[in-house]
Amino acid sequence: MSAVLEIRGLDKRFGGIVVADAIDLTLSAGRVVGLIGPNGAGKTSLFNLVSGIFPADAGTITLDGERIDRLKTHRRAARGLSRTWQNLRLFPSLSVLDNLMVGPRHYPGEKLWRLAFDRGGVRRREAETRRRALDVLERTGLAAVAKTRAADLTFGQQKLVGVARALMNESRCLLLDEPMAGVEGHAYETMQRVVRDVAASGVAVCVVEHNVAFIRDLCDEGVFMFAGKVLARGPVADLIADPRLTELYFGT
Ligand SMILES: Nc1ncnc2c1ncn2[C@@H]1O[C@H](COP(=O)(O)OP(=O)(O)OP(=O)(O)O)[C@@H](O)[C@H]1O
Repeated sequence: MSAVLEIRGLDKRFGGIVVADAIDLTLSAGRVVGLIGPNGAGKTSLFNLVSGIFPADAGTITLDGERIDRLKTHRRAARGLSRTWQNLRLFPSLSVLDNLMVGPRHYPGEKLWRLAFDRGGVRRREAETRRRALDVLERTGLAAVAKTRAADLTFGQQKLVGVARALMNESRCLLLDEPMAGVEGHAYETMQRVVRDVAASGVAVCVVEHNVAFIRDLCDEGVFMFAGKVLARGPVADLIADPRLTELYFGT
């Protein structure tokens, strides 16, 4: 089981609020780690630190053995780090397929000189991106709605599109921020299957989620955060059964 993402001694504070306090965390290939903890514990902030939305005050982050903590967000993505967002950030009036085709890390972009002098190359890369998008839609059970506007999907399907878009990156590490928030019905099973399949392909996955049953059913391991600290790590069932952690979870 090889380490993909390694976080060491990560600190971050906003004025008096400590969002990360000496955090050490390793995510390994093929494993799904569930990050749980009460509101304000620092879970999303940890994803923001790892993906480079804001810089840490101290500590290191390595991806496949290389430091990424000083890189800009898009460079971290280019190294193989993907994430989803609590608020979906889809393009509502674009089709599902087009939502996937916008912005994967290998997408060539249409620089003016390319459009003028390398039209064959541009068309080829676009066709590759399209093939990949169709493959990802197949894997995520969204192929039937490829041409539907994102705005016309159920909320659960929109959440899946968010995950599908993150998969366009051929990531080494995938961070999922509350994939089940607001989702009901059979999207539960689909989301479980999709995340498991991603991990089985060798990706290191970390999921922040308040739906503890979802985390228990899905994850190989749980990590409990409180006030910017990792307080406990182990089987999710053990964390849920720990009265000290339950008190912290519900008592705040
Ligand atoms: N950019 C920021 N500036 C100031 N304070 C921030 C910033 N980002 C997060 N915080 C604060 O850091 C704390 C941790 O927030 P964070 O969103 O990481 O918690 P969380 O565990 O993800 O909570 P939830 O489960 O509610 O999403 C909160 O008190 C939040 O207000």
